[in-house]
Amino acid sequence: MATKKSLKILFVSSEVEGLVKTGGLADVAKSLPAALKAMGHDVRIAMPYYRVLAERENVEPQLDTELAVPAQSVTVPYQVMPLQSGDVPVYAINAPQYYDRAELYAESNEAYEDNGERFAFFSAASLDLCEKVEFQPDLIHCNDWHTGLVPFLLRTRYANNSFFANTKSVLTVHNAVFKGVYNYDQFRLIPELIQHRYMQLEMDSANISMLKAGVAFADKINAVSPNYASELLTPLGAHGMDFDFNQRASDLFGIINGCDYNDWNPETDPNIKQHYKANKVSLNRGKKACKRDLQKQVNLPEKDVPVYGMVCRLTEQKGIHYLLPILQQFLVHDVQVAIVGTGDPRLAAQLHELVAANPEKLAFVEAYDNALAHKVEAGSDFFLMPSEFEPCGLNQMYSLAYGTLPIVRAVGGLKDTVIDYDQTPQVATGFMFEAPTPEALLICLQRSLLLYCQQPQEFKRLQQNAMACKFLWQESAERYLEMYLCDELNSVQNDLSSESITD
Ligand SMILES: Nc1ncnc2c1ncn2[C@@H]1O[C@H](COP(=O)(O)OP(=O)(O)O[C@H]2O[C@H](CO)[C@@H](O)[C@H](O)[C@H]2O)[C@@H](O)[C@H]1O
Repeated sequence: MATKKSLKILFVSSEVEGLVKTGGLADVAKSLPAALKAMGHDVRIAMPYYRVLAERENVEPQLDTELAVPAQSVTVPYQVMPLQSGDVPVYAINAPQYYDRAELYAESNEAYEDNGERFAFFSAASLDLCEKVEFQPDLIHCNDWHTGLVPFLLRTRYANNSFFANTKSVLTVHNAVFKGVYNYDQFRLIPELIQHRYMQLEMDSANISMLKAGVAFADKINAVSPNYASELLTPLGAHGMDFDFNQRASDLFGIINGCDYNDWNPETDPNIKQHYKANKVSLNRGKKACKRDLQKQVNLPEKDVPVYGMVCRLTEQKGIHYLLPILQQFLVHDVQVAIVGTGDPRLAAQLHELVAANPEKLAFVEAYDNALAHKVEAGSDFFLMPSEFEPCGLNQMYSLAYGTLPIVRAVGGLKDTVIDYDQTPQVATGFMFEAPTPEALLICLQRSLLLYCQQPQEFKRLQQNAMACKFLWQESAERYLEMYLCDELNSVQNDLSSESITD
């Protein structure tokens, strides 16, 4: 990849906020390409053309073609549908047998059986389309296991292809707990995997991890926060992949996500009852109006009590299993808790039971509802993110922007973005606990409640500290650029120092 002013970047992601989203990956896939584009780079996104896109978008294909599998008679027809994510062009890959489904990955909490083949095809087609649409990327930026075979294919199928001779790959790890483990049967489109068994990619003799393929073959890898990058090198924090990450330690970076302040801004948010700023009068009035609105939306009594909000996928990652055992005990206090989430039906059932026992204090909305997520951020006093692990986390950043103090466990990106009140009161922005136990969470909740009830001025000061925090995508995009170019910068520096020696 030559150092030049404007890079050509293909950003490959299975979801993109504004088009289709199930979680934080989508937020990044919207904001990072936009930030890189604003810096003058030619960025394009490749993603699957899911049913929801086909139903909503009225576009004609820009390319009607097929993926040919080397040395096999297999071909898979597909189309490229031209979409946009803001200013960034999107190549949406239309292959109805893979993507014309009710959901993206799973129905009724059951993953589609052929997810390995679906995303192996997505990876292969993302590369196949480049030459056909005449986009020759300097860099292919892959995201999570769905795209893990892209770096592998670049180094195998396309190793001697002159079109990609100067193309490098980067893999961003948003969540290494999802390793994309599938049986060899699912890789009929990637015979390179079968012909030459790459032991380091295997989980066992029958199954390959697509994430391992990305980690082993990408030129550079990054985690979505510096702290998660260091956790990935440890047995405790690497979800069983510490060996793989340690093998690539010198190419592993940690880059914190940004927050999209166009979408998450209490001064302009169209989803909230009243806009507000960080000054005391505006904050008091705005928060109060937004709290009443939230209480109304989730059927809690409209009154002046501290409100604890939570918005997440219902999985153990998000620490619901620390919250459930102590929630009843916490609700003894004069507080309200509002939870919005979908996911594990067992966790949802337990939450519904607790609501039935505490209808005046606990609300649980089992839905994926973006407008309500904004109302929770604006109308709560505290935001719960007691995650077991958290690669970066976005909702704590959104909470900070809305003056809603995050209550987080000291892991991953949460540790990089929230400052605990007891540890550093002067600059604190929230509350943090260490031990992965319900008891430690309860103590942390009680600390937060004490501050709210007994030191309202101090509580306000923390809200203002929080609202002053900025996690700008522009700054994160600069870090990405440094990573994209670091080998060249090193080689330029080496050239310069050898010149000075010979001088
Ligand atoms: N029921 C619901 N209704 C409405 N909105 C909902 C919702 N449930 C979740 N969301 C939204 O989905 C996003 C979740 O983002 P996170 O970063 O917190 O988590 P996620 O685990 O999906 O992402 C992974 O990737 C991201 C991006 O790198 C990392 O920050 C993170 O740590 C990692 O686990 C937020 O925008 C949130 O508002």
